[in-house]
Amino acid sequence: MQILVTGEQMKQLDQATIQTMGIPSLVLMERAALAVFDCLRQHFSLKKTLVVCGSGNNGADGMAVARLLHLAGYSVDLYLAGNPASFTEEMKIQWQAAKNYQVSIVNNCRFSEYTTIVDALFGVGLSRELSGKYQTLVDAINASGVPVLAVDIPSGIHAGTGQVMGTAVRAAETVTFAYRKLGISLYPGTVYAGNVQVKDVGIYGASKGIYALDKEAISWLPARDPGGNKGTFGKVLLIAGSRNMSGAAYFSSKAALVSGAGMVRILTDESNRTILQQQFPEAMLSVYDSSMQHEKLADVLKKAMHWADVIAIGPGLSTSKTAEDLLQMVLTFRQSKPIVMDADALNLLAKRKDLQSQCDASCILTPHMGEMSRLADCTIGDLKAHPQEAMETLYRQCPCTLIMKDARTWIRTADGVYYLNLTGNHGMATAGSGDVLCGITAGLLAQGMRSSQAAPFAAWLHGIAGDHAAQEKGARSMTASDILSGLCVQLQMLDRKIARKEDTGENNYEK
Ligand SMILES: NC(=O)C1=CN([C@@H]2O[C@H](COP(=O)(O)OP(=O)(O)OC[C@H]3O[C@@H](n4cnc5c(N)ncnc54)[C@H](OP(=O)(O)O)[C@@H]3O)[C@@H](O)[C@H]2O)[C@@H](O)CC1
Ligand SMILES: [K+]
Repeated sequence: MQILVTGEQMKQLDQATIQTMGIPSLVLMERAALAVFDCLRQHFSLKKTLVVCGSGNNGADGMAVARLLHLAGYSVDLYLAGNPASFTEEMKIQWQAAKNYQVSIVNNCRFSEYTTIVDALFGVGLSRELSGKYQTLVDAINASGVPVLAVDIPSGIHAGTGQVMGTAVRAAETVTFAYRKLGISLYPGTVYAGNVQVKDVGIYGASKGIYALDKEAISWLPARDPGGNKGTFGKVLLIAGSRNMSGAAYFSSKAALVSGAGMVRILTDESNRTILQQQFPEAMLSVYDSSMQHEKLADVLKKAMHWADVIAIGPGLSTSKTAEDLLQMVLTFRQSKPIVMDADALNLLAKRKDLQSQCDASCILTPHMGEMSRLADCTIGDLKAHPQEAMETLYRQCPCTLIMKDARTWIRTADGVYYLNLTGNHGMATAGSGDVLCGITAGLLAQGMRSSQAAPFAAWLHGIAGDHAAQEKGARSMTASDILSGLCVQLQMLDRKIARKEDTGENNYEK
């Protein structure tokens, strides 16, 4: 699985390769420039290219690219935007080489005259907001409408957070070196980067980082026992829905069954009985009413929990006294069964901090940013700026597995492994979408997945189901029902891929 690194981590890896391993910096740089050169030749019109360079090593990469284009006979101009007084050692060498080979250097240029612009202004060394002449330059590049290839990262995007530092280049393609930078995986940086290619330049050794959830996750799909029965594939209890909130119970329980769980039981408010029986006859039903005495409610819950392998609680549950009692009892009676806590269960957990320490590694919390800010006692702004710090804070209070839902969903397993999900789209910001994720997670746990795998895999699967829905209905109009339909189709495709692999003995899913 791809590792995502911050700018700081990348700089340390660069230095370790140069100083500890003894590979000269200029060798890495030449490989980087050759990777950009290849991409330019494959994907861009090279009738007239402009390479815009800063004074750091990102600019030095750009100089080397301009030299390679010039030597290959392409028409290329080099525009030095950086200050010569701040040249790095590598930049001094690249600048001299460009001059020795008589690469055309321009001082004033009309961007719209070019067919391609190479952005080599700032890379992972960007240290502050763009202002003055750099801001004007970047805005002019964007306004030109000329396709841009960004070297390593679009200039102006923070390599660690993906934030726009004042302004940033909008690239069609980004060629990034050695490891994909976190900043071009998060929003809005990912949009500015366009299509991203990661190129090996001879820098290795990232052992710590964030794993990108991409198509390699396919291999995690739990195998099906052809001789299995309903019990083999697991029983999910969904404690969901309240008066006038039957939809959340429907979406979450249906997603659990569609994901492959053998049986689903919904425990819900009495008022939802007829609706759910008609809407979703495949689910079994247990009901309570809010006037029920505590002992009676405990009996109903205990019976349902005894039957289940996995419990999911929260979608549409409300934060009533009955809901609070149910959550408390679930945590007390669970006997180490895996639990997924979503929506109102999270709002209750934020209010009842005393319950948080009862959670453990087999509990999965699925907060969106609002719920997470309440759980971790911080603002959404803090969460966006320092997501990992917030997840660490919450883990110390509530030691469980976390799926933090956002435009890019984060997963922190209880053993401290981080994933960032790269599937999904803005159409998934729609009512019921979170209920579907909750159900998928519970369905996977029921099939025997450990929470450390079920959580990242559920997020990935939910994303590809949403991507399918967006293709069918459009991101603007898709609904949670379309995500469920997408889930069926995607699971069918994954099962077929795996069956094909078993038939042919292949071990490479990329083929
Ligand atoms: N051998 C290697 O190491 C390899 C490195 N590689 C390449 O090197 C890149 C990293 O190079 P880097 O560390 O030199 O930083 P870089 O991104 O060029 O910027 C630093 C310059 O920008 C300036 N500056 C910063 N912010 C600014 C602002 N807002 N406004 C104005 N100025 C600002 C800063 O100025 P200062 O802060 O010093 O005043 C400094 O002059 C990396 O992304 C990859 O492309 C590859 O070739 C592989 C091998
Ligand atoms: K750049």
